[in-house]
Amino acid sequence: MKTKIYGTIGPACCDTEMLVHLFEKGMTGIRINLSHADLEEADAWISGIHSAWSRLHDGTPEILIDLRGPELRIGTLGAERLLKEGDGLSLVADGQNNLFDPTEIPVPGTLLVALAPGQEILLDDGRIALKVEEQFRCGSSVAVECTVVRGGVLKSGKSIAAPGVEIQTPTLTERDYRNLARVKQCRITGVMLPFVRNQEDLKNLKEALINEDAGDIRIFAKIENLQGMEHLGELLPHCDEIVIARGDLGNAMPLAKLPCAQEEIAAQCRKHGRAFMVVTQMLASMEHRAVPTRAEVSDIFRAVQQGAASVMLTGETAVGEYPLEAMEVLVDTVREAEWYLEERR
Ligand SMILES: Nc1ncnc2c1ncn2[C@@H]1O[C@H](COP(=O)(O)OP(=O)(O)O)[C@@H](O)[C@H]1O
Ligand SMILES: C=C(OP(=O)(O)O)C(=O)O
Repeated sequence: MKTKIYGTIGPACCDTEMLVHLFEKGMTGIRINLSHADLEEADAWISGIHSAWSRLHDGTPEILIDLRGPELRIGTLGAERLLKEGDGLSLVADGQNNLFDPTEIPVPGTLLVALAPGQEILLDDGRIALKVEEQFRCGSSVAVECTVVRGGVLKSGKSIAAPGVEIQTPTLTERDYRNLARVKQCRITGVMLPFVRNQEDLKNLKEALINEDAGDIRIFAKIENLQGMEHLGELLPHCDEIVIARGDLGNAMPLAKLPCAQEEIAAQCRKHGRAFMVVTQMLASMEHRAVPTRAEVSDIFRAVQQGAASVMLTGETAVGEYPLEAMEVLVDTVREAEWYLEERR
């Protein structure tokens, strides 16, 4: 079976003509990351995806939505922030921050109370790292003073992780339920659930889909932390596809262990006949360059060799400077790998 190839829609590729070109290159489906937009806001994009697809193919395109679920994200910043090593800043409960104070970062209040001095904080898939100095009271809630350990530019809505800290959050947010209410009318074909922790999370999602008369929509379980990895066996029967979400999963362990984790998840999926997707930073250098690195094309080959049912681009198509070139490299490398592995059989 041919590997499915997804892109992530974003400002860099949402134009209908661009979507036509992406489908022409061989993209087989698209993901809408609902951490950055609601399904209602993405209405025009969805029409564009359908009309681009219908210019080339019969039937309907595969459209996946990626819910918020138990995932933690920073809130809205007044402007992007350059964080420099050694800088001090405060993490403040989302909604209680001053939007224009460059030293305040809005984060989920549930996370703040669980942060002790010395705790490592990773932002934007670990590109930026902070160390917690101390907790202090801020209005009716707590805030946390941090020092920047690894700097970078921070934008609104990026991921935030506190390795080793577990936070009890429900499977689905109110916003997720609002988005799920629209999946049928938007002709969504798959739903991704981030940070799946146990089979209950997947059962809750299934129930919510059934309540929307959408029980046939495929469920993608994103493995993004150690809890998800530990419970992989119980997740397999309750989803249609496992997603090896290397961005966040890479925050949960030393990066040197990430390829081992990928192989371990892939092996379990192969053993139990469950489809899996490999995603994140497959062609990260192509966000800003028209050619990939040798290491990136080898990574794509490896995913196909491991038996991935799907692969997906994220920032490369959502915000990259070369979405079409990146899609072409992904499609060509996947198809070449498939051909080579088939020939050698
Ligand atoms: N629907 C969207 N609207 C605006 N920007 C988006 C959207 N989806 C993605 N992006 C941008 O593209 C980046 C990479 O996409 P993705 O990997 O899906 O997000 P993230 O890494 O934040 O989970 C995001 O961080 C965000 O800046
Ligand atoms: C695909 C991933 O999820 P997101 O883009 O939501 O961070 C990931 O973490 O690898």
